[in-house]
Amino acid sequence: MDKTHVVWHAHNVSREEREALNHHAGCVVWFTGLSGCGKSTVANVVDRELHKLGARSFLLDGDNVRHSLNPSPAMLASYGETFAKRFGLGFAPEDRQENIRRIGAVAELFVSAGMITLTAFVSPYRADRNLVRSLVTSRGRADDFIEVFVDAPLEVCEARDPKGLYKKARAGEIPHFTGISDPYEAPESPELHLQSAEKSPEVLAAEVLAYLKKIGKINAIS
Ligand SMILES: Nc1ncnc2c1ncn2[C@@H]1O[C@H](COP(=O)(O)OS(=O)(=O)O)[C@@H](OP(=O)(O)O)[C@H]1O
Ligand SMILES: Nc1ncnc2c1ncn2[C@@H]1O[C@H](COP(=O)(O)OP(=O)(O)O)[C@@H](O)[C@H]1O
Repeated sequence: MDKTHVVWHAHNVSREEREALNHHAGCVVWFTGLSGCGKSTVANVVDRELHKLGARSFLLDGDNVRHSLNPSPAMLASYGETFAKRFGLGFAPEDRQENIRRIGAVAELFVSAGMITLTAFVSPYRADRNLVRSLVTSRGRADDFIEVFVDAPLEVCEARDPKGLYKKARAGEIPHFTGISDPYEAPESPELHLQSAEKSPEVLAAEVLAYLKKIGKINAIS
């Protein structure tokens, strides 16, 4: 039993009413994969295409969310060490778990607002992604969580290395780096499996849009 006496409050405007206004359904399109696999690039193309179609979409992106909702302990230093340690997030497994849990809660709110919510996080642990899936689908509908595995071999991501992070990780300057000193647990049955080393971001984005159309999320606008 929740001893905090916090009670869920029903909304006056329903999700269905918001979706009717939008002329499309809400959902979460959850991009996952190694750093540098192309999550942000593909998600941004999808976002742009959805915007062109007149959809209400929004992209929650790893780097940006870690500057705002989920800052590192160092970013919270001005609040004092105890606070920063308690609420700041790094990349240890329990930090990533909390990062993904909070993002999942935000994504679930966006879906209930009838929005197509795109997320681009490494989200390396299956259990964390599955927890978001069950939160989103239990509060919403069975097809509300679309897991998109952006698949590029580690060698390809490392060769791309746009932020120079792999180089630093190889030099031992970044602990817990996914693919180098931390694991990546590939999705076992994602809704979509994108081959990012073989196809362009535009082609991959078209695969996402085709899927959204196939399951009836954007029929009325595409
Ligand atoms: N240790 C470690 N491992 C992986 N990635 C790291 C790490 N440290 C910093 N970065 C940078 O932070 C981005 C990943 O943040 P996420 O919030 O997506 O990570 S996670 O979902 O909590 O695993 C990730 O962004 P992308 O490159 O866009 O994936 C990196 O730029
Ligand atoms: N399908 C693709 N083919 C070739 N290069 C790509 C592709 N997708 C992304 N890139 C390039 O790979 C790098 C990493 O992409 P990014 O979207 O930042 O990855 P992530 O968000 O997964 O870290 C960028 O330089 C980007 O231009």
